[in-house]
Amino acid sequence: MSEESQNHPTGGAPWLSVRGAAKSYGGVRALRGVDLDLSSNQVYGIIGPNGAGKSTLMKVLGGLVVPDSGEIVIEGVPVSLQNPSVALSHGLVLMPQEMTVVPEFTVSQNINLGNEPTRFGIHSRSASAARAQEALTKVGLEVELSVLASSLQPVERRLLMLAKALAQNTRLLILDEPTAGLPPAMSRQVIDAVLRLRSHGLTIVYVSHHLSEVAALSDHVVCIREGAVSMRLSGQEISKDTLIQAILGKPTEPVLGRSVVSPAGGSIGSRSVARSRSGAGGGDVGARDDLTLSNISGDRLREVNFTARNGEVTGITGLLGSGVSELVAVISGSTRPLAGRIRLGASEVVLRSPADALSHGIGTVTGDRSRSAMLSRTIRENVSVTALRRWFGRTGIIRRPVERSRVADALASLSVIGDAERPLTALSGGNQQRVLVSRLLAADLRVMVFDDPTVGVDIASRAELWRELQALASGRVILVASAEAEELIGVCDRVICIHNGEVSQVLEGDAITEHALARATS
Ligand SMILES: Nc1ncnc2c1ncn2[C@@H]1O[C@H](COP(=O)(O)OP(=O)(O)OP(=O)(O)O)[C@@H](O)[C@H]1O
Repeated sequence: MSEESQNHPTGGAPWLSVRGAAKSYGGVRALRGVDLDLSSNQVYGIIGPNGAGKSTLMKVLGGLVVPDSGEIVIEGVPVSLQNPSVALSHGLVLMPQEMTVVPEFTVSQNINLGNEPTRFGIHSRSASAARAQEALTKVGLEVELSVLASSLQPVERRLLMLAKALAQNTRLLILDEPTAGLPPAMSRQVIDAVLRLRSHGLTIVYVSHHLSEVAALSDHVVCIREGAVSMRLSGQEISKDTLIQAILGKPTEPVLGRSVVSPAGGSIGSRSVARSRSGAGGGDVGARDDLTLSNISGDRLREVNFTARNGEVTGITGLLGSGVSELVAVISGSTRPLAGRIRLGASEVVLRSPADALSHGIGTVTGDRSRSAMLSRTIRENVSVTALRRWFGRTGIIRRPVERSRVADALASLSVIGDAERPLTALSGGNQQRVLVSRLLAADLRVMVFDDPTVGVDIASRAELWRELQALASGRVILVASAEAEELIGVCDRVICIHNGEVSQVLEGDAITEHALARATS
């Protein structure tokens, strides 16, 4: 825990209370009577398995969902949060994960957007600048007010969003996975900003599956399971271990062989399965179906060479802007490299589009759900979209019973339960992610590229997913692009580290450590 978090005041009486909040979506009881007390100067971590009801509770506080029963009391007065504007008028701000800056606006414009200060009905530039500067100082972001948001680093954009949320007379700031996709050093900057906000008297609710972050910054942690509070922890009771126990509902135990997680981290993965598999099963088929990149160059990439072996899980990692995204785009067919060659097995392949890549048996699923999810479609359609082309070829005839049974198998292997004919939006964020991963499982490809596969996926399911990826590697190439050391250590046989567009190091087996990954990527 940081010094700041140890020394801060302990928070007085609650100023906001949620009493018996309940909400059902059709037959699904998302919240079954939740009580929550929030005080100033405190950070509340909200944890729980996928589909537990966390987002629904946050939407109730942000005025996006009206509960079926229960009440919210602010300073002793019951309030009705009918919509986000009413919530905002009480100082309650929900900052969703997908909230983004407007790149062509300046820092100051972004902060004041939709809430411009006026004097005598006229926009006041000086008041805008003063408010923006105050918010920037509070989050610890040192940039000029007049620079365009497009010129900011990813972590600066995230901090800018915090500053914007802050500039709205905020008393309660609700953050949903605010460090998603950021490498550890940058996540730390966001966490520091959250702690600063707390020291300015805000109440922060921090929803995350990153339990070390939650443990590091929370004064209180509330675990939600099946729509109800299953555990409340405060102060010294909070550690990554107790949080894992709260989510799993039982003491931690190794899920796969030897633990690979830091001492405080519990045990959620091991490379032992992957290594024994690649040693035994992978060798004979491997030579034929490896994926080899030779001298790949592009906007950022410079002469990238590596082989991802059949029978292994190969990680790709690097800081934001290092070229990892371009590399994934090249392998998935969505970007053409300026130079270089790609071989799959014995043949050279030219990937002109994702559809082209798919025809060679290369499929990609990205952690950015906004790009890959078909939100208006059913779960079944989201799973089978990639596979259909392969199952039914050019005949164009879709045999629904075959489709349904393969989709059911793919979903079952990732423990997605329930009716596949529901819209994708009926699932929680983490479960939507599992559906997208199932897409590749159903398609049975030669190369499967998973870009940030466990974004928003809960800790127990992450281990399941990693085990699934390791098992899948038998007979094919699995690539996992991730910034998370824990994930790379937990699942990969080999990790390609990218720095400034080049392969800086290839780490194998026990050499894949947090320290080695950090050194090779920065
Ligand atoms: N718009 C909706 N329509 C139908 N069901 C929904 C809707 N939104 C949520 N649900 C259901 O409500 C339950 C709680 O979902 P919620 O999104 O609150 O979970 P969560 O704890 O935030 O999960 P995650 O960690 O995966 O984001 C889930 O069973 C989900 O499928």
